Amino acid sequence: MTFATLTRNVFDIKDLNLWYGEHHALKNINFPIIKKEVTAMIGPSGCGKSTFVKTLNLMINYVSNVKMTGEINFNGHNILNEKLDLVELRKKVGMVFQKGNPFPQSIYDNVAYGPRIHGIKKKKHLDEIVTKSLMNVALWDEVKDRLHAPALGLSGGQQQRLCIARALATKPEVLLMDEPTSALDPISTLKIEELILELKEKYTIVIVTHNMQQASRVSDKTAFFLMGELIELDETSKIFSNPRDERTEGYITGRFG
Ligand SMILES: Nc1ncnc2c1ncn2[C@@H]1O[C@H](COP(=O)(O)OP(=O)(O)OP(=O)(O)O)[C@@H](O)[C@H]1O
Repeated sequence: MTFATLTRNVFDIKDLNLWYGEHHALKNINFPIIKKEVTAMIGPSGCGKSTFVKTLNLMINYVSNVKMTGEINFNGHNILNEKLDLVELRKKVGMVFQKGNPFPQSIYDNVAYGPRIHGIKKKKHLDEIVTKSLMNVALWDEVKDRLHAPALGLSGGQQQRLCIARALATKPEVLLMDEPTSALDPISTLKIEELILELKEKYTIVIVTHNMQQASRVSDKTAFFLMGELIELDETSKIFSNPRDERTEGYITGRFG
């Protein structure tokens, strides 16, 4: 039996420090992320939430002048030390951003993009993946008659669901979501939240959110960050009802932030 099957932690982050040049943006972060749970990250602007999420699939490598120390163990492998195929890592750890950012291509081609990169060429196989991925995000009925129309013609909420379908098409284990609903209206937001609750049956999800009601609605665990430090990580119900740290309490009760 491998390490990965023995542990419930998909990620195990140990003593992670990150600097942008001289700026110490993440300070000694120790953070387990548990399989098939939703983990929400909250904290005031600039506290390091997005930075942390971008370390998990090494998107952070695109930023110049970044230095990291510590360990980011993904399924038992320290991705900071081991030579890795980054395309493979990002296949397993998909990411969805604040604003749906479909490619200027058809709905179909957006979803088929990842599988094609990974060598799937047969139309029948691609058709199956596209259909399934769009069904998974409850978009199929809305777009099945216009799969070859431009993705940019969809509404904001539909574009965000399309981007989630695009991330799911490569069969990831983990889905990172950086403020996925901040540009959406309440109804589209609700649809994405319902989707998150369905997706956690199959995927491990990490979501950055400024909306504390959202964190309490969708997540199992909540992590509170402040000025680059992980102040508290616990069951979401505990964080919002009886946090250990007074800084967490100050933030969730709106005393600062
Ligand atoms: N590319 C960069 N170069 C230099 N500093 C950066 C860079 N990206 C982020 N920072 C700094 O690192 C700190 C953490 O930023 P980060 O974007 O991770 O915060 P955040 O909690 O996600 O904020 P927000 O909620 O506003 O999105 C901030 O002080 C920010 O200014």
